Amino acid sequence: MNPLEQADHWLSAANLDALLEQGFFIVDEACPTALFNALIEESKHLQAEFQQAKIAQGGLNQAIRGDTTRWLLPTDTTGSQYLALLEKLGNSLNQQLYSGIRRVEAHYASYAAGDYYKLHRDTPLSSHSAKHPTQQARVISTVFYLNPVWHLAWHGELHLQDHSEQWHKILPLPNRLVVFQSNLLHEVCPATQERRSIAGWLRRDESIF
Ligand SMILES: O=C(O)CCC(=O)C(=O)O
Ligand SMILES: [Fe+2]
Repeated sequence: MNPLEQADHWLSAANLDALLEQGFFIVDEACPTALFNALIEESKHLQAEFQQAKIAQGGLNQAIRGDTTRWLLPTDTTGSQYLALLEKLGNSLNQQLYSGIRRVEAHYASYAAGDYYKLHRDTPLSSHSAKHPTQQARVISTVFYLNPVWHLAWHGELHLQDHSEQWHKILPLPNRLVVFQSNLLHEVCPATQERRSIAGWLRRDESIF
């Protein structure tokens, strides 16, 4: 399969329905193995560039989230391929739903054992969107797990509330992608092992750069 066709496979009719009805869907074996392994390698290789993550309001707050992150750049050999997949997903969503997605952003994230990210939504009003409160910048959130193995007993679940207020515990299994509406409540539970991922967002606004 051409790697970019991967994003079409992500947005099957059943997954699109789940996104609209429940607010999320999960794709296992989301990327070709070679790309999955290369993303793990790149994430580890860039470890020295990871920084303490900021909370959406802008500040550092380790009582809310403990992970470290590094934005994927178009110049990253492997990260750029993942960004292209997210763009393709955004284009497919625009074709199917007129969702108005204009750009994507994603960061490599690493949670050390014991780190967590407390209950939150990915759509706080930024100083820009506060002036345009109907325009939420982040529309769709994605998380792709970069753990080569993961055991139930290690925890580190993504705890996600769907549109019917049902809670789901989603393990960060190897090569698993979770796609959800950015306004859903969710949290990252602490794990007993290091937990690596790429968190990405499909956005409605234009780049400010
Ligand atoms: O890693 C996860 O499962 C979710 C991460 C998250 O909620 C975020 O980065 O906003
Ligand atoms: Fe989040």
